[in-house]
Amino acid sequence: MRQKIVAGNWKMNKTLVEAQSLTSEIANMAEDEAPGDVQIILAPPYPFLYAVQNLVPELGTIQFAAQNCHQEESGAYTGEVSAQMIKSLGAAYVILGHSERREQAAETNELLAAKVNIALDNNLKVIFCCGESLDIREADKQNEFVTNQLTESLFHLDEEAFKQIIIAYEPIWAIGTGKTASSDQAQDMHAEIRKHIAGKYGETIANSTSILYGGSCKPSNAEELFSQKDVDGGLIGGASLKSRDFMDIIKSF
Ligand SMILES: O=C(CO)COP(=O)(O)O
Repeated sequence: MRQKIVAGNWKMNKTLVEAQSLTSEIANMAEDEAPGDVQIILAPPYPFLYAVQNLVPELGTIQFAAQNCHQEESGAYTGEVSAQMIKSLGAAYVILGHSERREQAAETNELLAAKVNIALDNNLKVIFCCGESLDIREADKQNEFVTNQLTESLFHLDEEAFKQIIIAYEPIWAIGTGKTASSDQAQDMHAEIRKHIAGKYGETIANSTSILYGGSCKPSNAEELFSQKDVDGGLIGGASLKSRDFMDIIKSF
């Protein structure tokens, strides 16, 4: 019923040649091995987006995402990349609100609401990241923290616009640390997120929204995470940089 998705966020890794090799390997493996009902998304760094897409025989099973976009349409923003540019390269998705950008580039919920708007205006689907720090989890405030991130950045959208959103729950304490959320912790938060979406947009939209888990997801734990009722796939960092690991995660459904 819901789209299953496994997305690879390459972050700031790889050279052009390495990015091309990784893409070709994934495309070749996907042809033979990937389950037909899983949408694979690759999010290479901006400079490689165009080149690597040409290595995928037919965009479909594999689609591409940018890792960020600027909140303005165009203008004097040296070094920035617009949603329109990303769309013009052929990408279908953009990741917004990753915790690394929230922390390192001081992205607020309000700024992210503007980025979501410009992305949707340019017909990009949004993979919207949310997730709490260890402090917040230890204070048992994770549910209100995460649902507030969604309310402040997404809940101004009308129903049609919201249907273009994919949620990625990435607890900050699990990203790149080797500490995965337990499947129960992931399921509990995903159910909470779905309930929060249902409260705003109704059960039908909530039940058709894909909610991905991210944070030290790897071949050894993907199957258990993906078997949870409200976990519809993963947003993978480190393990998406190796074609075999990434494909094994895709095959974990
Ligand atoms: O941040 C992530 C994906 O966006 C997760 O990263 P890791 O899989 O390396 O923990």
